[in-house]
Amino acid sequence: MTIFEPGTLVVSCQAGPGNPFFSPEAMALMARAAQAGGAGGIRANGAADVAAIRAVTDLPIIGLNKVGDPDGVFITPTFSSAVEIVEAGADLIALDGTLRPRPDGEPLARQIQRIHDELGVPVLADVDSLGAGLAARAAGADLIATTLSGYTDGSTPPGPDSGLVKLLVAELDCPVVAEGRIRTPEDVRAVMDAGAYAVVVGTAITNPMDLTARLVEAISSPEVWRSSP
Ligand SMILES: CC(=O)N[C@H](C=O)[C@@H](O)[C@H](O)[C@H](O)COP(=O)(O)O
Repeated sequence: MTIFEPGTLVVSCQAGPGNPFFSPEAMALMARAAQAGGAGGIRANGAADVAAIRAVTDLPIIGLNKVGDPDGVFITPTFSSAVEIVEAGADLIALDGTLRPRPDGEPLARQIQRIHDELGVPVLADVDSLGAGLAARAAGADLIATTLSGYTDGSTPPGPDSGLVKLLVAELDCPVVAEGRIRTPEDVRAVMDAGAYAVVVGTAITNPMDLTARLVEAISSPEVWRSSP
């Protein structure tokens, strides 16, 4: 798996409805800024954003397609949802690799096999646990990412899940990508020290609304931030 070199920072350029940056043009600008800052890859959602980003950079793109129930399996949940993302220029498909029921009932192994055979790209499985990571690797995933840790059980801790990175690294024979709530250089160091192959950062770089809200909150609730780890 040589799409990314070890130690790559991937910047997730995603914006949803309600975000003023919700446009392919804005995401392409984010990707250019990320590349200028030294990022080695981009993660992007939807065919329009992937195509706009492909037009402005040769960096590897992890493409995904968020469709369906946001409380269920919704990151590239089916083979058909992956097709347009690869056609738009993605080099790798990210998909939900949790153990939850899939919307079309197709086993994860079958979806991954079809992406490999029919689309010719590797697959990164976004998981939430060690068990899901092992199952996704057994199902054929080329890389495993901690993306969904904290989002399937309602726990959502403030920082990254370095513990899961470490567990996955110890058990898997493929690259483990750290993703989710990585906000600071210390967070990056923690996941790299845990053995991450690459690091994906989204919100802390590409979501000015969230960054603003966090600083506003620090003004109105300073005690919360003084007691933060
Ligand atoms: C849970 C989920 O749906 N994660 C999504 C996956 O593509 C994105 O919304 C995140 O921004 C991305 O994973 C990067 O994480 P963070 O924004 O925390 O740096």
